[in-house]
Amino acid sequence: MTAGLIDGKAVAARVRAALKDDVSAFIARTGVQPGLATVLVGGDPASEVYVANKRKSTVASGMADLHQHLPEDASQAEVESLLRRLAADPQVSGILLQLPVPAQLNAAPLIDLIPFEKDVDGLTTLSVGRLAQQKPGLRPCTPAGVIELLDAYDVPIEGANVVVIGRSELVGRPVAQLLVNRNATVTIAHSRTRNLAEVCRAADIVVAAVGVKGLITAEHIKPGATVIDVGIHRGPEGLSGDVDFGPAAEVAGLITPVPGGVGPMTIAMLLVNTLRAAELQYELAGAAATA
Ligand SMILES: Nc1nc(=O)c2c([nH]1)NC[C@@H]1CN(c3ccc(C(=O)N[C@@H](CCC(=O)O)C(=O)O)cc3)C=[N+]21
Repeated sequence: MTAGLIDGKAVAARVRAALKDDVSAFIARTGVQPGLATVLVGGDPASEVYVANKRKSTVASGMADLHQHLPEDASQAEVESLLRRLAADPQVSGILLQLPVPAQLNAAPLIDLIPFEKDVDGLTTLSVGRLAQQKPGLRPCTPAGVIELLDAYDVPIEGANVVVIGRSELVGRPVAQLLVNRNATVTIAHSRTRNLAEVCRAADIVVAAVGVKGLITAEHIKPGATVIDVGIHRGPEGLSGDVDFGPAAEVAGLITPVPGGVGPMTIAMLLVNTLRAAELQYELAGAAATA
C-alpha cells in the first residue's frame, strides 16, 4: 500500500475530547445538561449495536442519555406521540430516530415531528432546506464527519474536483452540498452514471457512499487522490466498505479504512450536534424571554 491512512478513530477521539470540555463549560455557564434522546423501534441487531454506541458516547461526553425504546409492532400513532412528547420536553436537547424503522411505519412524517433545533441528524425537511439555503442549522452527522476528516488531514477542498458516488438523503446529497459550500467542484455519480471509472478518475477527492461492497477499485482512482469510504458492509471476513481497499490504496494518496474511518466520525459529529442543539435552544429561550 502506498496511500497514507486517514485515521478516523484518532480524529474522532480528538473531536470528542474537545467536546467534553465544551460540554462542561456549557453546563457551568447555563446550568443545563444537554441530553440526547435516541429512539429505537424494534430490535434490529445492527441498530441495537449502533444505538448502544451512541448512548455510551453520549454519557462519556458528559451529556444525558435519554434513550427511548418502542416495541417492534409500534404503530405510527404511538411513535408520533413519543416524538411529540420529546419535542416538547425541555430536558431533551437532541432527538434521533434510528433508521431503518419497521415496515409498518412511514419514517418521513415521523422525522418531520422533530423540531429543527433538536434535529441532531439534520434529516428533517426544514434542516435539509436550511442546508440548501446555506442558513445556519444542524448538519447530517456522516457528511459533517467527512468534511472534518478532510480538514484534519489538510486536504484542500476549495477548487478541488470531487466525485460523490451515491445520492442518498442521509449521505450523498448533503455531503455534496457541504462540499459545494466549501467551493469544491462537485459531481454526483450514481447507478445510472456512464463510464463511472472515467468520471471518478477526474477527481481529487472521491467520496464513496453508494452502498455496494467493493465497487470502487484502483481503476476509479487518480494517482494521489484522496478516497473517503462511507460504505459499511458485514461479511464473513468482517467489516468492509464501498471501496476495494487493497487495490485502491496502491493508487490513492490518502484513504479511509473500514472500520476506523468515517464510522467513528459519525458518532463524534452526533455528539457535537447534540451540544450545538442545546446551545441553540438556550439562545432561543433567552430570545423569547427578552422579546
Ligand atoms: N437516524 C440515523 N442516523 C444515523 O446516523 C444512522 C442511522 N439512523 N442508521 C444507521 C446508520 C449507520 N451509522 C453508523 C454509525 C457509526 C458507525 C461506526 O461507528 N462504525 C465503526 C464500526 C462499528 C462496528 O463495529 O460495527 C467503524 O466504521 O469503525 C457505523 C455506522 C449511523 N447511521
